Amino acid sequence: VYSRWSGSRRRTGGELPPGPPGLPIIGNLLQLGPNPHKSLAHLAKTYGPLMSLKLGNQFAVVASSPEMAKEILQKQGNVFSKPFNPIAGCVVRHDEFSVKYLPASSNRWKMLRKVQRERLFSHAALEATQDIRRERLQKLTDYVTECSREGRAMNVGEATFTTMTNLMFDTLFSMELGANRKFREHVNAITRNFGVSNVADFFPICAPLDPQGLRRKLAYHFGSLLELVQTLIDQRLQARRASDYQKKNDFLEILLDLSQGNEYDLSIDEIKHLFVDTIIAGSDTSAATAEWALVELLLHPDKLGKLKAELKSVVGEKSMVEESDIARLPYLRATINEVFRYHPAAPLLAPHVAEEEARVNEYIIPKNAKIYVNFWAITRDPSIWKNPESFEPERFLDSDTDFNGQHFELIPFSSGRRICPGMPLASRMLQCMVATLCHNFDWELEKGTESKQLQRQDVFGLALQKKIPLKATPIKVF
Ligand code: HEM
Repeated sequence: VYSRWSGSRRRTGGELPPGPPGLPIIGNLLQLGPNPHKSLAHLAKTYGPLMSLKLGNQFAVVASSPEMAKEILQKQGNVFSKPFNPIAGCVVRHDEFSVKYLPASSNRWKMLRKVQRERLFSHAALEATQDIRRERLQKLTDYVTECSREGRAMNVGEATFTTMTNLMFDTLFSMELGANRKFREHVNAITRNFGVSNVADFFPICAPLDPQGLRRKLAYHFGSLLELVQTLIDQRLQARRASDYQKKNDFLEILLDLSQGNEYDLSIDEIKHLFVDTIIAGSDTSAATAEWALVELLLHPDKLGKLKAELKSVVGEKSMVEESDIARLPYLRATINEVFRYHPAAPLLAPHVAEEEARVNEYIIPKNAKIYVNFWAITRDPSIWKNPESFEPERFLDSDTDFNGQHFELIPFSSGRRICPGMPLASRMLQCMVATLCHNFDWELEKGTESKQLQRQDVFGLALQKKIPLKATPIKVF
């Protein structure tokens, strides 16, 4: 039994992590505000790198240093790798099949992660699907060229989002999403509604009332998306029966082969939910990161100049930047690392839940506590980063720090068992997208809106989005 919330943090058997006093019933909810990553970072300055809060009727713990992140995500990953599942997403049996929702201890999660690791996002699998990404980058180049020819400002985030969703559909089903309005509508609605903070997540007793209607909306859009995916699977199964069938080079073909073989026990339901997860998890995050990269480069013309000079010397007059060029583009890689640090798409990563009571340093973490790792706090910590408030890709040039989950000061994709499985695809695509936008083009901001366009205000949601979208006119340089 915990002692009174606003009083000391003792409980039978040990001390709870320190934290701010809260109000009756709502606890510390009001202290989160619209930018919880920033408010929590501010509170951590007073209460330390392991802090506890009460959010509605839930007990939450926030880790805000690389050491604490390592403890939670890696050292005690066996206890802290269960995801916190938003109630609105527990619809149409998504929580039973989704790789995002299943606990890391379940056999289904282990099997799905193995499929992703070995068959979808391995080096060999990514090499085999490189043409799909090349085509998407060509389409992006064509679109930017068209805007430059017409002297038209383009919404950069919208263009990178379209590129990413189209890439996802092409990689999964060899399908052009552009032509399918229904698909696009459901994907947009799911990403939008997932970004909304749900009262029922803090007061599960309200869940049956669905006070914001989020569960109802997500059930409709998830259900419709799953039906559309089922139709594509049925069409493919039918086509595969033909004697002259030519295999496609996409994830659906790989997964149907696996489901019909003996090595993995993979059902059609699992394939459907895996696809929905991939589309939702992959699009917004990567698109927002690419937009932020361009914002920072436009704010820092000297850094954009360095990047362009590097691209010119390595890629030359070629219009397309290839994945094989990336190894020879250290300033590009440093720029993307700095964008991951400065504008993390998932500033609180994804919350987890303590499966058992555990001890971190001298503190007790109760079973079922909600666990946040505040990566944003780590990115702004002056004891870790020199001048953390300034955008400096150079800090990564002579450093071996990267985002692969081993350096806890830079964990945009998280770390440990649940580390983002799409990381190898996301990083390749991001590097190429940003290089494509910079290599052939200069950019001019809409007249009179320069300072507005370049503001760094962000909106907390499924991914940390730019509040005022960047709209700029590309000017082709050769
Ligand atoms: C800049 C781009 C991206 C960022 C910053 C990002 C970040 C993350 C983070 C922080 C998590 C939570 C990990 C945890 O629970 O500790 C995650 C999970 C996940 N990501 Fe990504 N991600 C990105 C792109 C992608 C892409 C392109 C895909 C797929 C093609 C993808 C698929 C997933 C999936 C399926 C999960 C759930 C994994 C699980 O819970 O087992 N992500 N990602």
